Amino acid sequence: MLFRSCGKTASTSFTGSTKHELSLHGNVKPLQLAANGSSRLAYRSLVLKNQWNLSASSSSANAVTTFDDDEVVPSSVSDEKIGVLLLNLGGPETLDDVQPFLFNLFADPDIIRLPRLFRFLQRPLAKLISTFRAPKSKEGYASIGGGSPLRKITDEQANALKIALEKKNLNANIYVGMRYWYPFTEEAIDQIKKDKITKLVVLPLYPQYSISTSGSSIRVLQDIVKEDSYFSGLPISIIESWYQRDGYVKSMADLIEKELSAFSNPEEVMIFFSAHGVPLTYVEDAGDPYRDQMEDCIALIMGELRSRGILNSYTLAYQSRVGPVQWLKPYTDEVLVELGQKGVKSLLAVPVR
Ligand SMILES: C=CC1=C(C)c2cc3[nH]c(cc4nc(cc5[nH]c(cc1n2)c(C)c5CCC(=O)O)C(CCC(=O)O)=C4C)c(C)c3C=C
Ligand SMILES: [Fe+2]
Repeated sequence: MLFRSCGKTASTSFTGSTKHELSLHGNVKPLQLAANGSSRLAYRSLVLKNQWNLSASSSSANAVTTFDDDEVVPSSVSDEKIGVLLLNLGGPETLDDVQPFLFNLFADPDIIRLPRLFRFLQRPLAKLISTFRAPKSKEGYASIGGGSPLRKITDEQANALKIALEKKNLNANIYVGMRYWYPFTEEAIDQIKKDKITKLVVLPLYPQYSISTSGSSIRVLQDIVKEDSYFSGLPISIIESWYQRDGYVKSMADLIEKELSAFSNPEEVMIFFSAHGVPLTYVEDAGDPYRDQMEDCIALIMGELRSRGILNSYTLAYQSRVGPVQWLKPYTDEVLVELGQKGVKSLLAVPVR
């Protein structure tokens, strides 16, 4: 089986192709917290209703902040100090970091979702699972050079975003906040406060929303905002998901088109979308929109490819399952075997998360 991988993230093109997303003008409403702090979905809709004078001020899970071109006010002529907080997962930088990184991950109640009554077990369980998982995890990180590249990539994205905004005459401080490793979200939050930022845009670097990724990072912010008078008075705008943005869809299609052309028989190649999974209960019991957004995302990318006359067959499968519970199906390892059995000879692997 011929195998190529389409490995670039599309975030850089996303920032470059988005028009005036950070125009800061009009009626600014500070973010307020949902009365029912325990409901993550209630919080999400409330956040969207409180964004600044948004053209997309609905409570749709897909809403993003957009402004009309003529609303752009160069930040240099206002007193505003704009901050953009990029949220990401974080990853161990060395093999010694792996177990403590895994501990942080499994201690997150949005990752290991215990019933409230059993929450006191969260940290002992995290210790146990992280110790048990660490050797397998270390093997993986050793095979990619001994650590995660995520911090470097995220810093590069932050620099690219800074430059793209400057080209639009928007001067913003960019912050990186990781959920499970350095630089932690809490460090970024401290810096934002020190810098006396007056408006904050929060951009999780996950194209699709999941309770376990963007949801978890936003919950950390929610907890801080609740307790801190500076943050509770700060206008905050959250971009929940951006897989549906034209810039993202087109840049993914560009990458796929380019990689397909490197095969000797491009039209015979199966496009294999590979996504990180979540346990099935997230979607079926907790209402995680992740699977729907992922399917929507693939449909948009394939629609763009079809409009360019690229008619290849494609499939979506989920990887990275951990533990004994059922995760989103189909599983990547099983689908690969099936495709081989069906006689598929060439595959273009496209990571979509
Ligand atoms: C056990 C639960 C996990 C859930 C739920 C989960 C969701 C989820 N994760 C990502 C993206 C990434 N995960 C990464 C590593 C990673 N994830 C888990 C577990 C869950 N993820 C573990 C145990 C690990 C560590 C590696 C391993 O042992 O397999 C990473 C890599 C980070 C890095 O080091 O660079 C990413 C990225 C998404 C998108 C997601 C839900 C949609
Ligand atoms: Fe993960």
